[in-house]
Amino acid sequence: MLNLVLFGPPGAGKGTQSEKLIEKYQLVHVSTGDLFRAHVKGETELGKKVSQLLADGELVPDAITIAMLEEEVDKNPDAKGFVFDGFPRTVPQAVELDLFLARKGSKVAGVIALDVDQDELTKRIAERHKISGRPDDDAEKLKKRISEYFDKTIHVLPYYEEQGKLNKVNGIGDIETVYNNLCAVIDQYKV
Ligand SMILES: Nc1ncnc2c1ncn2[C@@H]1O[C@H](COP(=O)(O)OP(=O)(O)O)[C@@H](O)[C@H]1O
Repeated sequence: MLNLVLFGPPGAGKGTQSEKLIEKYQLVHVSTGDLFRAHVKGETELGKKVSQLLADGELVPDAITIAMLEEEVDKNPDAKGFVFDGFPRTVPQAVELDLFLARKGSKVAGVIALDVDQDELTKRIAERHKISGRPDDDAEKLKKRISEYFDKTIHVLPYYEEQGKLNKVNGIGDIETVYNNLCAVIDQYKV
C-alpha cells in the first residue's frame, strides 16, 4: 500500500493536492476535516459532539479522531493506499497511525509537508471564506486554528523526521507546479 501523509498549516493546499494525487496514484482520500464536517452536517451523534470544537477552530480530542479515522480506513479494505489529509495532527495520533497500519502489515510511505508562509495562508483563507462559508474561516477562528497548528501539530514533523520519512515541498506557486513537485517526491517512495 502507498500511504501518504500530506502535512501543512490551514490553507496550505492539502485538500486541492490530495484530490489530484488520489487520481494519479489510485488512492483513497481521507480528510479528517471533511469527515468531521460531514458528521456535523448530518447531525450524527459524533457531529453533535464535535460541532462546537470545529466552529471554534479547536482540535477534536485524539480518541474521537483516531476512532473515526480507523473506521474510514477499514471501510476501504481493497484500497491501494491512502492520502491522509489533516491527520495526524498530534504526536499521539501519529503514534496510533503507525500502530494501526502495522497491524495491517502496512506503514506510512512518506510525509510531505507543504511549505507556505503565514502571509500567503491568511490571504488564501480570506479568499476561501468568501466561497466556502466555513464558519471557522473568519479572522478570529483562523487565528485559533493557526495557533493550534503551531502549538500541537508542528510537533508531528520531528516525529517523522526521526523516521527519515519527512519531505518538504514548496507550497507556493500554481497548483500544477506544486502538484508536479509532489509527484516527483512520491515517485521516489518505496512501497
Ligand atoms: N486530526 C485531527 N485532530 C483533531 N481535530 C481535527 C483533525 N482533523 C480535523 N480536525 C478538526 O476539523 C477542523 C477542520 O479541519 P481541516 O478541514 O483539516 O482544516 P484546515 O482547512 O484548517 O486544514 C479542525 O480545525 C479541527 O477542529
